[in-house]
Amino acid sequence: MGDTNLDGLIETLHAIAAVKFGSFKLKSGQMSPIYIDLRVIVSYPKKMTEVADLMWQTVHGGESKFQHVCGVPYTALPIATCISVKQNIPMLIRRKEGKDYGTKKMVEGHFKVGDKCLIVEDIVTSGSSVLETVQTLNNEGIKVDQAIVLLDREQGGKSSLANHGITLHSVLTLTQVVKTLHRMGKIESSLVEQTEHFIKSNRHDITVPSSIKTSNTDNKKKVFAVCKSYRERSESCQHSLSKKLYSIMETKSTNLALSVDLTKSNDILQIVDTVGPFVCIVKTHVDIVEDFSQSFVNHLSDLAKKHNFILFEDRKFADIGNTVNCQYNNGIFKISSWADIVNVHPVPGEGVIAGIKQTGLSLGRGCLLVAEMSSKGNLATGDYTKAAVKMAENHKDFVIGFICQSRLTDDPNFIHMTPGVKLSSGDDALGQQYSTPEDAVINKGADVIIVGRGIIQATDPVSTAKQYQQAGYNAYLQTLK
Ligand SMILES: O=c1ccn([C@@H]2O[C@H](COP(=O)(O)O)[C@@H](O)[C@H]2O)c(=O)[nH]1
Repeated sequence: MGDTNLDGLIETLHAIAAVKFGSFKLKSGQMSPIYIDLRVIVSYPKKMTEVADLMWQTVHGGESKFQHVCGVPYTALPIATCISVKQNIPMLIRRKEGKDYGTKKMVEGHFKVGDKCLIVEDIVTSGSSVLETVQTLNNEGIKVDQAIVLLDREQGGKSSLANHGITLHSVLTLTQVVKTLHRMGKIESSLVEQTEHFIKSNRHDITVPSSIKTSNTDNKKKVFAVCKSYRERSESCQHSLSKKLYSIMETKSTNLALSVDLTKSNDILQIVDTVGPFVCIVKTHVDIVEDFSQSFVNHLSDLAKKHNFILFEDRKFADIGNTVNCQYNNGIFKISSWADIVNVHPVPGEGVIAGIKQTGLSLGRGCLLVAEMSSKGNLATGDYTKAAVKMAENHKDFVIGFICQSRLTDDPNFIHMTPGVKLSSGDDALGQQYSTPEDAVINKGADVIIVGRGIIQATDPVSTAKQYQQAGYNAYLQTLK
């Protein structure tokens, strides 16, 4: 027997087509036999207040526990409003995008630093939307340790939120919904089985993004670490260049990429020759080299062979396909002729990949998407980052990974390379933000750490490079424990 209140609620959700059965493509791209669309609830104000009351009872609210409630935009906003009005708890509104005029606030409403807020959400799958809201509130000094959701899809959101110190309360679970509807004779038992199978095979515990770092995160936890050896990673990826990179990383015991951002070719060649033994990648910005010549790239390629590393030109192509194809092949740099890897901004759309791929694929080159950036206030976040992952998935034959600040996917075909790394965290004067090698590898899930000035501006670049190599590699070893 079920709880009559909840049975009634499930029956209503089914009757108003908030619960649908069929074959549905989810935001994640997965096909689901069940789809829950709680947006329709705004058309049933009485039901909406009942839902809000049930959610409040489930979290055992109590006035003193929370100074605020905040709905995850957008579907949960009316439900949060009902809770706020009925329980007389001030509401906060989290903006998805900052305004470019007026106050530029990300959180609307009056609050004090240290206030506690309850997050209200309609459905939780991986927990990432809740975490995005928590992060915005945390940035303003507001504390969050509890969230209430009407329906938990049981795909890992609860445990992922727990990893961030957030207790998820749910009124309903997906299993409960299908079992109740079956008990009521509204659906066949095969649908219950299909749903249960879907839940088991589509858990998101590890893939929770991302740049999301809440104030409750224990930085020592291996939340985003990959936990697979380079040998295993090499075996499970497809692209020959990725296999080669992992094999170099294993043989040379290094996950360090040197960003050799110097402007004289001799200085570059000299530092690369001395630091080469400790790195798996050398990353260039050839357009800053004042005396660029074909002989310079020939020497660089010789050093890549001598020290067994991969050459990555950090060109960040960002134009239409035809133009980037010309930029890749022509001009004085002729990048396609010597760079194993280049990167592109996803902003122009998939044509930017196609333009590079047209030449690069047959040469065995690879491409990285700049899915996230290390610089303060950058716009490569949220839906943009998710779209970048989708683009990469559509070009697995050529895209070998991401420039990013967090683990974006579990797909072994994608290598995560993280710039903005120094032995001690902090910022530079122009918006660069640094994390430590440990933080990048263990917490952010980086496969490769990219270090520039930390090494090239050190008084002893060689011994400093060794330090980064050891720090990065030890962090990797810790993820295997
Ligand atoms: O988000 C990004 C993307 C690229 N970079 C590049 O990495 C190096 C970092 O240099 P540091 O001296 O270690 O700051 C540099 O070439 C950037 O263009 C990045 O920093 N952030």
